[in-house]
Amino acid sequence: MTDTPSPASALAGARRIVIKVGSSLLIGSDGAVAGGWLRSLAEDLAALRSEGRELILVTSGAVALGRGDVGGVTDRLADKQAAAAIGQSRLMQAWSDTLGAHGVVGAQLLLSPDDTERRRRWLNARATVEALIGHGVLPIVNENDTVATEELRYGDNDRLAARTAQLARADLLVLLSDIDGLYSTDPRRDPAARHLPIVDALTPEVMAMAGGPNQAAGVGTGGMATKLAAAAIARSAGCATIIADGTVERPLAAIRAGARATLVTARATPMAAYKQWIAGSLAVAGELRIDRGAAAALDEGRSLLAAGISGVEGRFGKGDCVRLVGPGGVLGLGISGYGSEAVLKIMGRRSDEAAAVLGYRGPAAVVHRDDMVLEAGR
Ligand SMILES: Nc1ncnc2c1ncn2[C@@H]1O[C@H](COP(=O)(O)OP(=O)(O)O)[C@@H](O)[C@H]1O
Ligand SMILES: N[C@@H](CCC(=O)OP(=O)(O)O)C(=O)O
Repeated sequence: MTDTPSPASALAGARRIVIKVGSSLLIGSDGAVAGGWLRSLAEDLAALRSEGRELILVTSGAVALGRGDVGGVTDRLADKQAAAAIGQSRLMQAWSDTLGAHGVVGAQLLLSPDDTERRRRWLNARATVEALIGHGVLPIVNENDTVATEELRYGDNDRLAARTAQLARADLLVLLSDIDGLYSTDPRRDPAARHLPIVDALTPEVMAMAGGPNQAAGVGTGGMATKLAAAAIARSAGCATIIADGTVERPLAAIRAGARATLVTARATPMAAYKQWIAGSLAVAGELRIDRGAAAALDEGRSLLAAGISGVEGRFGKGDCVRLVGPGGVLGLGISGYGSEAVLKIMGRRSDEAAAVLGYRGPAAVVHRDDMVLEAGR
């Protein structure tokens, strides 16, 4: 045994995994779902879940499965969106049937960049993902293609998968592709291309190795460049990435068994990266003043409840970063689960009263302990 990291060891050690499946894997040359392959992947997913891993699936294929009904391959955005609207339900049907055979319930999540890149919205998306996972349901994510515009879309599901991994604080992202990882140049053009089993830094030199998609396959979009861009997003969120060959049966079992693939290692853990981001990257939009009892609770690692808040400074929205100030001074920073107007209404109240005052039941804590960074030494 060696403790050198490898794709196999990363998969064996991961707790929460986002798996991305590209259109070229899912759709056969006849334009229909590749059923045999899908069943083999479902076996892999069921096996990982039975080991206690938390999984999220990101699946492409909507456009490819619908385009036969809109006159075939087209570059018009409206036609692609129409194709996606037709194909998305076929895609979900295929996944539900296949996963259902293993007793796995899937749930559809259609996301737009706003849902993962604007804090107010990603708090909602994150809560939904957590609830689904908590109920043992498999979140199945795709881009909300029917409402996307050229300016406001992920553009490719590699990036969507990385944003999903960041949102869900996953520790591993697996990009299943039509190639077994990153090479020094595109091996379909250069027979001397060298395979890279592990990448520890996404330097400009490494980023420059990646070229465009496999033209012959015809349905992929991004090529290796979008996979490395996704790996860069994941890496800074504390999530490692595996780029692996998905064209084989049971591709995840193959990675576990040591099949050739590329591992891009993570910087820090997802939680450490997230807390670093709260502490270092966010503008402070306001202040919550909290009483002595709540300050003591925070020091013990608990969340901040409305009952312990005695004052609000500034105007801020749900998902904004706020300073937490106790009787003895600044305690730290946190992401508020409520906007300032809502906090003004519920501060000092117990959770059941808060729900009555607001007319809806919001998050249990105003600032959840996972969304909080206390000053060093506290
Ligand atoms: N440096 C590289 N290493 C590996 N593959 C590369 C590289 N540069 C370009 N590629 C191309 O990227 C393709 C994978 O991307 P793509 O066709 O978009 O697949 P997917 O459908 O999995 O998104 C490979 O088949 C290969 O032709
Ligand atoms: N959201 C689109 C997929 C976009 C995409 O990135 O596709 P792919 O390169 O096959 O992963 C769809 O479902 O058709």
